[in-house]
Order: sequence, then C-alpha cells, then structure tokens
Amino acid sequence: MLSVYDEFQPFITALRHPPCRSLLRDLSNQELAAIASFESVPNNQGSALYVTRIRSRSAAFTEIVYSMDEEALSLLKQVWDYLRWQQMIRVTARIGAHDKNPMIANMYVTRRYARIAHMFAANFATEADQDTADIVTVVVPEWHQRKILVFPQYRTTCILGSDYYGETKMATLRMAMHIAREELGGVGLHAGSKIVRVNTPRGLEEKGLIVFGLSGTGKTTITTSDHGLEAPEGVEVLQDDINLLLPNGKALGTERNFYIKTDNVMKQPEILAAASHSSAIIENCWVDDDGNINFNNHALTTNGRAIVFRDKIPNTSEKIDLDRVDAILFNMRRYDTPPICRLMSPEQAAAFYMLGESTITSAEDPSRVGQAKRVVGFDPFIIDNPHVNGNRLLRILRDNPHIKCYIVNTGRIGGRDGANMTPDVTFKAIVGALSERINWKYDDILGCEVPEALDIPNAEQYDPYTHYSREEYAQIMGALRKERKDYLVKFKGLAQEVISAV
Ligand SMILES: Nc1ncnc2c1ncn2[C@@H]1O[C@H](COP(=O)(O)OP(=O)(O)O)[C@@H](O)[C@H]1O
Ligand SMILES: C=C(OP(=O)(O)O)C(=O)O
Repeated sequence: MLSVYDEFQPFITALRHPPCRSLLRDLSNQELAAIASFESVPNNQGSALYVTRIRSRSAAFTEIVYSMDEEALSLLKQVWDYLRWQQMIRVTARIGAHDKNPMIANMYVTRRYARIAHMFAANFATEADQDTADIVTVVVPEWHQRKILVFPQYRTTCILGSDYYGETKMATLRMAMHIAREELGGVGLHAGSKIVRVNTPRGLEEKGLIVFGLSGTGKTTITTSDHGLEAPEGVEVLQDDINLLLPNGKALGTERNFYIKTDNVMKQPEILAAASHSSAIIENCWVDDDGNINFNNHALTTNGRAIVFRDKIPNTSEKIDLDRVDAILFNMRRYDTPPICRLMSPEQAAAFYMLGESTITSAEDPSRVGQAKRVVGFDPFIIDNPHVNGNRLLRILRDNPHIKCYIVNTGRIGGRDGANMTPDVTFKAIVGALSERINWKYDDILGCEVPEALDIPNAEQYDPYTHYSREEYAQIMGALRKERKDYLVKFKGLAQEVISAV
C-alpha cells in the first residue's frame, strides 16, 4: 500500500519541478535581455523597458493553499499538461549574502515571458543552476485564469495569469520571510535598512537602522537619503524592501538590486540617476514620442517600477546585511503627531508593528488619500497567523534591549492643512535621535516620548500643542487609543502585554 508520502510525491515533484518540453538554464543577464528584447519598448536611455498586461499585485486572486481540493488539483493538472509542451526558463538565485547560508530560490517562467526572468536575475544574485532549491516560484503569465496559489508547506508559489514582475518578486520573498519565521526563529520585515554614521556623546558611531512603512510613506526616500551628513559622518544604504530579522538582532538582506516605484522618482535624486541609467530595467513607464522616458506620465499606471542597480545609487556597497540593528523606524503618514516619537518598551513597539498604521497615499489610490489604513507589520505578505510575527518581534526586542523603536510621521501635524513634514524635517529628526542629541520627555496624552526640542527651523510648528489645546488633543488621541485597542484584541494569541501597551 502506498504511504501518504508516496502518494503525494509525484504531486510535490511536479509542483516544484514543473514538467516542460525543454528547460533553458544558466542564461546570463545579457542572454535573458536578448530573448526578451522583442518586447522592449525603444527609448533614448537604452534601457530594457517592458509594458505588462497586469500592472500591480493581484492580492484578491491570491490563495494560501494548505490542503488540496479537487478544483485546485484539476487546475494544476491542466497547467502541467500545458507546460509539458512549452519551453521554460529557470533562474537559480540566492536570497541573502553568499557568506550567510543564503536561501536558494528557483524561478520558472515560460520562455515567451523571458522579461520576467530578466528582471528576476537582475533583482537577485544569480547562482549556477541547481535542481534543488529552498523556494520555488513557477510563473505562467499567459494562463487565461488569474490565480496566485501559495503552498507554504512546499515553499512553492504558482503564479497564473499575471505578468507583473512584482508578483514574482514578492512570491519569492513572501516565502523567504515565511521560512525566516518558521525555521530561523526570526521574522521577515517589509522594511529597508541602512547604516548611519553619526557623532554621539561617545564619539563617531555606526547605527544600524531598519525603516518600515506602507507604500508611499517614505521608506525608499529615508533609506536612500544621506541625511545631509558630511564626512566623517555619513550613511551606507543596504536594502530597500525586505530584511530577515534574526533572534540575535542581526538583519539579513535579501536582494542585490532594488525594485523601486517610479511615480515619485523625479523628486528622489538618490535613485533618479540609477533609474535613468541604461542598466535600469523599466516596467510600465511612459515613453514620450521623442523617445524620452517620462516617469511623471502615469497614463499606464501609478505603479511604474524599475529594477535599479545598487552600484548606481550613492552610498551603497556590496554589503546587504545589517550586523547590528540599533533602531527601528515605523513610518506613518498621519496628520496629528510630531515628526518623531520614541516608543517606551518592546511591548509598545510590538503593538505598533501589529497596528501597521498609516493613511492611504497617492501611490496606492489617489481618490482615497488620507483615509486611515492598517496592515499588520506594514506587510501585506504575511502568509498566516500574523500574531506570531508580533509575538516574535516582541521576543527579539526583549532579547536585544539596545534596539530603540521610533514612530516617524511623514505626513503633517495640525490636520490636512497643518505643518508639512518635509523629507528634510524627517531626515534631521532621525539624525537627532540616532546622535542622541534629542532629549526625550514623556507625553501622557500620546503615551510615548516626544522630543523636548528639535534642531530644525520653525521647530514650534511641529509641536502638537501649537495646533491643539490639551483638551482637544486628549480627545483626538483618546479616541485613537481606543480604536487601536479594539483592533489589537481581535488577534487571538497575541501577547496580552502587547494589547495593554497602547
Ligand atoms: N517626510 C517625508 N519623508 C519621506 N518622504 C516624504 C516626506 N514627505 C514627503 N515625502 C515624499 O513621499 C514620497 C515617498 O515615496 P517613497 O519613499 O518611494 O515611499 P515608499 O518607499 O514607502 O513606498 C516621496 O515622493 C517623498 O518625496
Ligand atoms: C512589489 C510590490 O511590493 P513593494 O511595494 O513592497 O515593492 C508590490 O506590492 O507590488
């Protein structure tokens, strides 16, 4: 009699090694670009530029599959019957630095969509082709039905009917973050990372920084900024999007190059040069009739993207890991809090992680700008049981008490017409915190610490009590705290101390 394992073995094999007529492997980036070149829109920059049918992630079509039903099985069999007659490309990539026991990811895509393989190979560090991998992503963009099937047990994702590269990238990293949680005792963070070298009362020190934030709240802007620091002070930019935080307080990077949003790139000098270089691979950006790429034309989508090479971004090196995290920033675009607040405890930080609070930005939906929004961990890629992530972050912060956590408001204060937190205000506030030049005082209405003073022009504009009376502010914040608590209690299994901390 067949054991359950034997019975499932052919299924798992087909899932992780899709059958195909022939498999193209070990192709160089140039070869992938050449195979995909029939799709590239000519432009004066000389970049590969692809326009996709689907232009953002298909969250509503994403299913986490733990047990196979007849319908899912029959769909997969149809897909495999189709692939049996197709040529596919396989790219083997490394998630993480070569010296840190990285994960290996295999990405399979039908040859017609070589552009996805081209972007994947440029985004990650490629390795010599190998048959076994920790993570498998199978992409069949031409499939008539749109479905993203995530199989956490088999560390495999099957993407059907989407040719948006972000789906492939995030399927792979979603699984890497899941493995970090399930096998490494860590937690995946939808966050950028950098090192900031600043003068502190003890002399020049390097501070490892993690920057969380929902799309459009300033993650890339802050991560790539030099904060106006001059040598010997300065920054080293490590990662733009996904880090794996380990129990020992180190954060492993995942990507070699960055997959940036281009809607604001004209205002982001640090990445504009990289996006304007011929090495960039552009997705869904407009090319004017004269052949110039026009990042400000959003006719195709507000989710224009580019793979930009890290060596074209100032202050990057080959390094992608952060050996010591000293500070974590939670970016929120709000209209009622100071530029920076310090959280009081690991419990409070874990609460703000679970709250994943912000407002909708134009990057997401221009017609709903300003509406409140919450996503646990600022991370739409948590596969299941988000409270496990909150509890895990709590444990890591308790075990590494040197890590300080801050809320950074990249919106305004005093309402929609209040004082604007310009990027410069934010950059200076962050340096103030890291260099320990800010004196903190407890604000009983906010329930956390706020700067006694900020070293920025017109600092009083950014003080809540310039805009609100104490009674008014107590009422606004009181209502918010109640709403936050009501939200947190819904997470069964979340440590009680986290719920009590807001
Ligand atoms: N205080 C601020 N901090 C960071 N970015 C800000 C701030 N105020 C306005 N912005 C603008 O908001 C946009 C943030 O975009 P980006 O950094 O790409 O966000 P994310 O990486 O979170 O998607 C940029 O255009 C930036 O200039
Ligand atoms: C690729 C995506 O993720 P991010 O916005 O974090 O780059 C996406 O959401 O489409």
